[in-house]
Amino acid sequence: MMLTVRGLTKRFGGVTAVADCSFSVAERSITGLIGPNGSGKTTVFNIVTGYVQADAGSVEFAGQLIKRPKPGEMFRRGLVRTFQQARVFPQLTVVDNLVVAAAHPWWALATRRVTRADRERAEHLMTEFGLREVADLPAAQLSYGQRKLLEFAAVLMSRPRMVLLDEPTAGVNPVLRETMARHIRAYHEDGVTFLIVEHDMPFVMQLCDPVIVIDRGTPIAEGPPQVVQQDPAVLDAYLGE
Ligand SMILES: Nc1ncnc2c1ncn2[C@@H]1O[C@H](COP(=O)(O)OP(=O)(O)OP(=O)(O)O)[C@@H](O)[C@H]1O
Repeated sequence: MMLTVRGLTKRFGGVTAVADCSFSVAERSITGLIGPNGSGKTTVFNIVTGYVQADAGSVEFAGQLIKRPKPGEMFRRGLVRTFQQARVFPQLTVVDNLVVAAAHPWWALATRRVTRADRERAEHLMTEFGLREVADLPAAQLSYGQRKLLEFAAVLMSRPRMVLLDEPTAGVNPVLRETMARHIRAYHEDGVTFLIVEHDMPFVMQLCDPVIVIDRGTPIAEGPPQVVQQDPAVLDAYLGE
């Protein structure tokens, strides 16, 4: 297994966002994590990547038990993520956004020379993601969809083992949605493991296997997309939304 979480629990005041949540993500899979609004998907991502501290539970990544994940540490271990609202540096150019993403934290760049390998990797990713024409534009000038592509390319700069994508297709047009799917498949072929939170069901169904469904912070179903789709507990969870 590439990632295993056991008994994760997180409360925000009176709200239990994640409740005794356990699941595993197989190495080299494209696993989907779905569930109704507010079911705790993003909070699970935040815990695994160290942006939020769990009240209970454990995270195991690539065979190592990690007591308290921290973003920098998880990055160094090869786990990266994107955000619902793409996080890029608006004042930096596209190429510089990529180059800084090779290091974590990004300010390490201040003390670290940009290597030729980083430049070459950035060039390669810009070609692949259709960003060459905008290489020298500040990211602020990109379209919403281009920013999502840039963020995805940026997390690939460090050659991660596992990528967590938080709603990669939210708000993007159908053409770009297919582009996203193509890039995910290509990197999956290359050996990268994906865990994807996504509300677009056709996208999940064509790309992810298995699919894990969580409701009120707890997994209620897991399996191939066609099976999960017909699971009565899953249908109930979505109807009750
Ligand atoms: N920082 C926070 N402070 C307070 N409550 C929070 C916080 N983060 C999340 N929550 C609450 O925890 C619950 C789970 O939220 P979370 O964003 O993890 O769900 P989600 O499944 O990702 O939702 P969506 O699909 O709508 O993005 C929600 O009730 C949310 O309001």
